[in-house]
Amino acid sequence: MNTDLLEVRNLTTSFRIEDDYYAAVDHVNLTVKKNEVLAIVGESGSGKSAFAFSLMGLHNKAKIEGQILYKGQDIANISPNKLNKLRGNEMGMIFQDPLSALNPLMIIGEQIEEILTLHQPKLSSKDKKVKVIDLLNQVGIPRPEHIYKQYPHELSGGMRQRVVIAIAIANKPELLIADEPTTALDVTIQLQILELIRDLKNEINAGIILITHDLGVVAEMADRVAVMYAGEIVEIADIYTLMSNAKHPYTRSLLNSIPTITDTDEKSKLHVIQGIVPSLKNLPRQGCRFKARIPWIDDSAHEENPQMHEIAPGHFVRCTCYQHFHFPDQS
Ligand SMILES: Nc1ncnc2c1ncn2[C@@H]1O[C@H](COP(=O)(O)OP(=O)(O)OP(=O)(O)O)[C@@H](O)[C@H]1O
Repeated sequence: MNTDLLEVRNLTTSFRIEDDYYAAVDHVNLTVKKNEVLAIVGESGSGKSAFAFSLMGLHNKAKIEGQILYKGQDIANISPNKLNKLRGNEMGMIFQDPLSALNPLMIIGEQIEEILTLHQPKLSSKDKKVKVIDLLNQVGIPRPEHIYKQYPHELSGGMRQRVVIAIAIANKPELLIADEPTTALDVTIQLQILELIRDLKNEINAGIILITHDLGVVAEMADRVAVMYAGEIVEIADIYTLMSNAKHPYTRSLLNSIPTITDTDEKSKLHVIQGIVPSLKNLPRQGCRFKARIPWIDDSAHEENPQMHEIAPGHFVRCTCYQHFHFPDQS
């Protein structure tokens, strides 16, 4: 049985800057299975949100190339009407910025009811309200009857984020894309929300794409991890392999930049990744994109045209530089 829920083939998302298009997502290939959490990690500016928005067809002006096969159907090339039906129904998304996802002119209760109506048009008003209150309870909103009648601007950032999560899970989507779902929330609520996402996976075999900076959340939630740098996937592996045997210099740098209780000596400070992700216009499009950030590694270690290498079943690494990588203090 084919359990692939989503198969992304050569997805390239380019933005127009001045007179040209620049790819923020560059030939990305990924699959998400049913009953799987695929985490996408990478620093700010690596292209994670641009990727998520592309999957949901939410870019207005970007140029999208490649295929996005959802249950075998290419949703990169279907009518906006059909895509609209899938969104909020079979596909849900939790956005980083809750205000942009909510309608400022509608009370919270109506916004959630609207999404329920998409999936269950025959639900009575009374049942709808009961379901909305139940959803608000599930995402940890106190006094849900009161919040039901409020407008987004009357809520705190954390509350708004919980409403966005309630909307995203209202119809029990088979594919959920969660872009930094818990960043704005305190730890207790964060755990509650992650638990809800896990329930969705376990109860209805949903496939989840979890985008996050937080490697703690990744370790807790992910089945597989894709590491993104400068628009490209540089490593993919199951969570155990990634945490115990990461290969790409970028992945190793990310993991090494997490402070641990035992990191008290001077040496550990050297593991912080140097530099930042280059801006789209300044991104090197030739050769290994991470090369400039590991200048102590000899040029000859890099491939001219870096490819993804399957170094063990399901473990892919881009560029041969991983074979020669060491941290500067461990030559
Ligand atoms: N609409 C746009 N027009 C032009 N450039 C854009 C647009 N949206 C994103 N970019 C650029 O694309 C690159 C990837 O951005 P993106 O927001 O996807 O990164 P990210 O990994 O999600 O970062 P963050 O975690 O901060 O959200 C960045 O260089 C960003 O400036």
